[in-house]
Amino acid sequence: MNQPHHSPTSWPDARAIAARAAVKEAAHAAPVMRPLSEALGQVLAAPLEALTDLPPFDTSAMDGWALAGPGPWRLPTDEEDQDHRGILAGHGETAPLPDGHAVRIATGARVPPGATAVLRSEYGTDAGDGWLHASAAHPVVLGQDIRNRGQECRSGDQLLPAGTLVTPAVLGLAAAAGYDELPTVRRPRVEVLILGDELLTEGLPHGGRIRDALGPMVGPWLRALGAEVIGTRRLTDEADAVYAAVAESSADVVVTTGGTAAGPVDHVHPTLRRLGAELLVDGVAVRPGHPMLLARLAAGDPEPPTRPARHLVGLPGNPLAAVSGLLTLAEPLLRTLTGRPAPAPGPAPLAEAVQGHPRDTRLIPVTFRQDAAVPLRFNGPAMLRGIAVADGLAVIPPGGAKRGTEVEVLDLPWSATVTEQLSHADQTSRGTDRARHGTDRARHGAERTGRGTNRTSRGTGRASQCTDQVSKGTDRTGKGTDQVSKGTDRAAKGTDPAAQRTPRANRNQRTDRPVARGDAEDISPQEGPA
Ligand SMILES: Nc1nc2c(c(=O)[nH]1)N[C@H]1C(S)=C(S)[C@@H](COP(=O)(O)OP(=O)(O)OC[C@H]3O[C@@H](n4cnc5c(N)ncnc54)[C@H](O)[C@@H]3O)O[C@H]1N2
Ligand code: MOO
Repeated sequence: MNQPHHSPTSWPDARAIAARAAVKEAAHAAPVMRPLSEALGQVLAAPLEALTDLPPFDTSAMDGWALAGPGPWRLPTDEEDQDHRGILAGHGETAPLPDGHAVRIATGARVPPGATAVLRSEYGTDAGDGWLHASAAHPVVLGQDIRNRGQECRSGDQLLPAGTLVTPAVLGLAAAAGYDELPTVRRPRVEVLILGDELLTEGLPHGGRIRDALGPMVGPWLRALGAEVIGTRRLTDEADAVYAAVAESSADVVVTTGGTAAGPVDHVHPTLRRLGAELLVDGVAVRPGHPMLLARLAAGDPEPPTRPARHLVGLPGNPLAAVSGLLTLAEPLLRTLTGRPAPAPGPAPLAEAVQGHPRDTRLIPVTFRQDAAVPLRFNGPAMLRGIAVADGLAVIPPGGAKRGTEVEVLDLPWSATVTEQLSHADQTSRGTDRARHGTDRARHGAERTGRGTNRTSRGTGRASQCTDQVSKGTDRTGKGTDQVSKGTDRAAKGTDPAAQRTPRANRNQRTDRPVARGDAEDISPQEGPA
């Protein structure tokens, strides 16, 4: 017998429980050293401290001449001039420059000892008589166009804190600061188990069977949340098959889809009981997705007791309900396991009133228009058409929210390149465990991993083709919750200027970053305007 969901956990409590569930496991995971070429998209396990001064030596900021003292300046004679190109970038230390002398220098070259300024080539005249003159319009200022050693950082300065997501810019900074490899948080290994005999992997639905919409979606979403997806398996609706798959999985987190409710072939609860698992969350007061669950699988069963506890996230089978479960339970659980900071999405005003559930929180796909959250149509539990054009999921408190109410909007984890580059590592297979194969492939291509793409600017016009109405009364989750908000299709017209705005996801990730010392200084005062 399955356990009824008599007292579901509140939505905020469920997220808090999921965020705390794996604190111990996260603390025990040893950092993984990764070469820079494999570190993109990972999270720093330790602060990034500069291994050198930056710049490492006084550097010319311009092509021109290094000068010593006031002008005019003597230029090297042909005999003295070993290299008529002067001092180039990449040269070692050069001879001191005597007072009243100048020597040609390239951008990025080490400024010779004794130099007091650099004169840009367009501001000086070499008349060929052995003397360099500065143009009257550009009097030389002491130190001009010299980037002083240590201007950006001193060796030992903390450049980035632990928990920073490794972006392309972080890779560049780490390289500049002397790193060949980075300590990164170990990615939690996650296995996805897709339950349901009715599911087809290709072709058109037929004979009462439908296409598996979760197999292609859940793995990529988990990767965007920082997981290493070791495999996606489809299982038959047999109790023993589900039990064996969960019991034998080597993953840190097992994510199941379907089978969470009380139907005759809903095997998730019986499997957890058979495994002696502890149900941390058993049903959440949220629509869609209320049968979602989170369990701690007993440590050492069936592995040795020394093994850290594993977790299981049970996502409901209805596809939008599964997305709700991903963001409610999997996101906070993986956030802790990946050492990422909690996202801090700002609230957004609702462009339309949204009807609430009397007791439960609702999660509604929304798009942004002029910073307002516009509820999208096709938001029923079994539908993906709304979420496929959404920027986020608005959190509607019990009882609903009026137009203009500020509501929290959950960002949708998304990274196109992660998905594209790594998808081959996660091919779904029915009853075949590929989990042990190709896990390393998941790391390949990571250098092309990005942190997000502008989802709002891509083809939202597709949604404008939506003309049919969501059928009323088919929603089991609450009266009217399946209904379309009036006028929301305006958001899906595809011509909306808001579609070009910076995606919230990116903006939020940026706000996680602390400002490092000296960040404000992008042009040195000595350099002047370029
Ligand atoms: N007596 C009750 N029945 C149901 C309740 C309830 O409270 N009492 N809750 C309903 C809600 S809400 C949901 S959500 C579902 C959750 O059911 P399960 O997690 O057991 O999922 P299934 O029964 O296996 O499937 C539900 C639905 O989703 C379709 N599905 C499943 N997997 C996929 C997939 N990979 N791709 C596409 N569609 C999938 C499946 O065919 C069903 O239509 O329970 C309700 N019932
Ligand atoms: O997951 Mo159910 O369909 O709560 O809506």
